[in-house]
Amino acid sequence: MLEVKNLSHAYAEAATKVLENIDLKVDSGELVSIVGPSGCGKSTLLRTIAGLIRPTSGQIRLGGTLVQDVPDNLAVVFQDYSRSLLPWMSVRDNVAFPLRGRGMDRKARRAAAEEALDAVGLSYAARKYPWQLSGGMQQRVAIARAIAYRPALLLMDEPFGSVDAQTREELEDLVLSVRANQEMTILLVTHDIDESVYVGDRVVVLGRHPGRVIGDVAVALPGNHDQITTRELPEFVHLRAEIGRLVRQAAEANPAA
Ligand SMILES: Nc1ncnc2c1ncn2[C@@H]1O[C@H](COP(=O)(O)OP(=O)(O)OP(=O)(O)O)[C@@H](O)[C@H]1O
Repeated sequence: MLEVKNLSHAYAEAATKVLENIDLKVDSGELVSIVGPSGCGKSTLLRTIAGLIRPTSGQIRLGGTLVQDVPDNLAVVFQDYSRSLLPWMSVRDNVAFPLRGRGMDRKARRAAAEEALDAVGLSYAARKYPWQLSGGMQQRVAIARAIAYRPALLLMDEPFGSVDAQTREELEDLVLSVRANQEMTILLVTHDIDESVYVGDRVVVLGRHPGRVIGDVAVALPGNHDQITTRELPEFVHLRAEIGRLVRQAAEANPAA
């Protein structure tokens, strides 16, 4: 459903490439985590896929269509929820807002927003304003907004980087349940190696200077995910070590400038 082919990118003002020859395929319904040392180009890759940056070379296809602009069947959840929600709109109106572009009437938009808020456990807060909610709740609203839109592809850039550890775990489980219920395809950038293994079907590791794919590790964990027992599994511990080693090697081989 997503195919990135031979993608390279250099920012205009920089002499060197940020990304080089990235090849990446994501199947429909997959959840792929992307990790790598700081500055390796994870966000740049996500922004090129979102059509926000035109790559220097290479191609991105979403459902077979070449991405040249921001595709309308895609949603993005960023780390900074406080800037992504509109403070003067109620929670429900924030979630319903992007649906205006979907050609839905007001009643249908409201119903879809309420359904999405229910899915993230925030029905009771529909009439509140974002600034009346905790950080974790605001990020739930951002996730509800993305799922109400029913995108073919959901991009998440460090979505839980600004919440406390307990909330982070709750949001990881929320994303897993949303994915299971809606068969969404998700690409999630994270600094957190444990998180990449816990939520991902695959973990793609980027090296840096330039950013290249240096690892693509399948995650096959038995049973239903549980924050305590899953992380104790020998398979989990092994994967975490394997990916941690790759990230560390990449960081040490090319220290940040
Ligand atoms: N708009 C921009 N213009 C110029 N250079 C940029 C721009 N955005 C990012 N860069 C540079 O590109 C490189 C990759 O940045 P990017 O944010 O994609 O990496 P990252 O892996 O997401 O980093 P982090 O893990 O620290 O968030 C960095 O050296 C960064 O300084």
